Amino acid sequence: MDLRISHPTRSVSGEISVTGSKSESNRLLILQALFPGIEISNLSNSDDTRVLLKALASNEEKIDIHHAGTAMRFLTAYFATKSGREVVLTGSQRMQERPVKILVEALKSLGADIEYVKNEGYPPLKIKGKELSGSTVTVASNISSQYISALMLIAASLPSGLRIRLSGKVTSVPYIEMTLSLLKTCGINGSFSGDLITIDPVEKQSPAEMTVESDWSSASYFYSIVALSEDAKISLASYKESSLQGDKSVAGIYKQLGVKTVFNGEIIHLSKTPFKKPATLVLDLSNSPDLAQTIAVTCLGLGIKCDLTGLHTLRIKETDRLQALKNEMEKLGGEVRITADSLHFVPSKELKSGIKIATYNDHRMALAFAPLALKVPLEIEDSEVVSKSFPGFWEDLRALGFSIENTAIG
Ligand SMILES: O=C(O)C1=C[C@@H](OP(=O)(O)O)[C@@H](O)[C@H](O)C1
Ligand SMILES: C=C(OP(=O)(O)O)C(=O)O
Repeated sequence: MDLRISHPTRSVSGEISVTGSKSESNRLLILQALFPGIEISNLSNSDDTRVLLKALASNEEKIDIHHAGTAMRFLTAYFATKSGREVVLTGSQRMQERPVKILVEALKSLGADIEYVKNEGYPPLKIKGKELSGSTVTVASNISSQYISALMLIAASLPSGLRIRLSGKVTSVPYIEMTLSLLKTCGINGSFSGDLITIDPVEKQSPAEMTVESDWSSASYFYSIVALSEDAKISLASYKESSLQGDKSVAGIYKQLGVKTVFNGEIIHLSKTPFKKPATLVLDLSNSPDLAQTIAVTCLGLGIKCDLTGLHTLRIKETDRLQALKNEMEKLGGEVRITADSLHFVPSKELKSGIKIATYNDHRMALAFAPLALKVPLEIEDSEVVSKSFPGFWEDLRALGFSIENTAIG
């Protein structure tokens, strides 16, 4: 469904409860399946978590995880260790274009039995579970941290644990740190220092009660809303000052764009404050790739030049996000130059109104462009895409005073 969006007053206030982090949820679900006794609350209601839950409960031979990158990577490792279980793990057309070879080869070097069903290096995968014998593996770490997290999640279930040697520049580091922290909370010992990760085999796993923190990547869209509004006060639940999520960096980044964050217990209060526009916003986002679209679009709306680097992983996500950003941002005005790993935006004098934004099967295209309706009315194609990470998004926007109509009706 395509939506027409605007905001009649440009002044925003409200209280929003954001669903649990899909990254934390999907790690904890794999750990719970491997080490019973883990209780989880505030689980994400995203499609990516639902498909993982369904896959873990399934006895079918074929498992389809749609667009969910973490589910694909984490389940590849999980099923490789499940003796006696045979599955074909597949996903959407785009998932079949997202590389998985580094993980598959690492698992094979530990003794796993995995075959490519169609194209070498890509899903679908035929996995025959067995006890893995190896205890050391070297992994290229500049393509996706999800391969490393996948290995870390199964590591404690291997007889000797696992030593993972990282080669190349490590990307999306906070996600690796998140995995290690969650392992430790579940009573599993491990360390990450320099290019070496060590996870001990589980000895006596103690029962753990885990509350998933709300999703900081989802919070980023409210930061953008506050930045683009005339005036705003939004409170978001439930967040922690000592978050495991790297995207918490959104709070510091948006301080430069006039958004103040105040923690009050588990609620964060966002408000619009006067600020001096930076001449150019320069950021290396290699630790927070999922914030790139939000920030680029906020800069477009505020007319701020930006140079965003560290974006090499964006080309292999739900779509080629660099190309998608260039295409859609330029429709509204301004110039966007992209390289293999960066985006450079130069604003135009004004934004074009009524533009239709294509979303490329990528939730973050819809989520990132919608806040721009505070500046100009616009249309978002295939609005359902948001359910990959944030099913309640459009309802939350309505609660904040956005006018949202189905273009097929009005
Ligand atoms: O481990 C995770 O939960 C994630 C890691 C990141 O991927 P890459 O490591 O591929 O950049 C991120 O973009 C993705 O949304 C979630
Ligand atoms: C890249 C993302 O997810 P995944 O890689 O898990 O599909 C995302 O949610 O932005």
